[in-house]
Amino acid sequence: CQTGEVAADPQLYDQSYLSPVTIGNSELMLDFDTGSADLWCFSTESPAAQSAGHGLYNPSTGTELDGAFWDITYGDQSAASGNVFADKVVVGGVTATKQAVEAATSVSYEFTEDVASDGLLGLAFSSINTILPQPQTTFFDTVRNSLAKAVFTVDLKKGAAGSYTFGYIDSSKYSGAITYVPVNTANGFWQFTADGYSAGGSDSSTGRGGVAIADTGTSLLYLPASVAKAYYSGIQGATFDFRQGGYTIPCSATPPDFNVAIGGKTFTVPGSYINYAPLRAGSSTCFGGIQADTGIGFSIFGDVFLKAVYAVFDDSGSSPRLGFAAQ
Ligand SMILES: CC1CCN(C(=N)N)CC1
Ligand SMILES: CC1CCN(C(=N)N)CC1
Repeated sequence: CQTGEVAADPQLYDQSYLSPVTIGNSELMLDFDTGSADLWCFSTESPAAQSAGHGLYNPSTGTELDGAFWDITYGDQSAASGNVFADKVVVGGVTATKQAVEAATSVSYEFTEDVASDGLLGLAFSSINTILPQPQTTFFDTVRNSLAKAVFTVDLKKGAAGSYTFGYIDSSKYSGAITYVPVNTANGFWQFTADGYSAGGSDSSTGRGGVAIADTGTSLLYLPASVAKAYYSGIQGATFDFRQGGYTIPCSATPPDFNVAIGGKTFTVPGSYINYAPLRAGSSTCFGGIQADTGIGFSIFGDVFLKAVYAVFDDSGSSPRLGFAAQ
């Protein structure tokens, strides 16, 4: 019965969190992403101009999956593609002896420029794995039956190292009870329903809840436009800046706390988490940590929310569920 824990190291402004993963005989830093289902990494097959500065997977230790290829495009239009090898993958001591490792033969500039990240480790449902002609399983699905308990947990922090665990829930990492809600896997995401939202001390909900996904691979918290609008209406100097692509606030602002009701429990995102980052170094205008989910089709509970809670991604029962606790 395997269990393991690995650090989640924040990048600048907590834009993403990276964790060490051993693949074959390389240790790479991967972005664990509960919003996608491909484990891909820069490799010795990637063009040098695209992979300069990155850790590389050398597929010589793996067994090629003949005829298999992958091609993924993310919400921000970044993309990567390549071929597939079965190889050993170890995360915090949990070992998958024959994990589908997607070696990149092409990556877009967003990944080339993000030199701290050597790829992604998808933790959404394997139904959205992009390998063709036969989709393969995520790391969690590959090891699931060997884990002490078929769960993984997410404990991200603001500006500090957090952790992911596989196979167990760590009661020292949260306070109070864990509130569980059912997950709808139809879209391949950890999708749930939030009951309602409110800002500051007020309990006047700024809007009915709605469908949302828990997504470690997204930096911010994307909510219904009416909820985002109501939230920023309470902040002096806040504005929707279409050129910047969203709500901005004065970096000197102290945004109100933001409350989310899930499963009958209220979880609070400290207002300081919503004063996200200067538009560019030295700017006195900051980008808001809450943005509108317009055009996405559901809300995205990304890192701005997840770093305020302890989250349990539980596939140990008859159907998957999400657990949240205050941290
Ligand atoms: C719905 C979208 C959310 C962001 N994505 C992701 N974390 N991989 C892409 C899918
Ligand atoms: C979910 C992924 C979206 C694309 N990414 C990026 N541009 N660096 C990585 C995370």
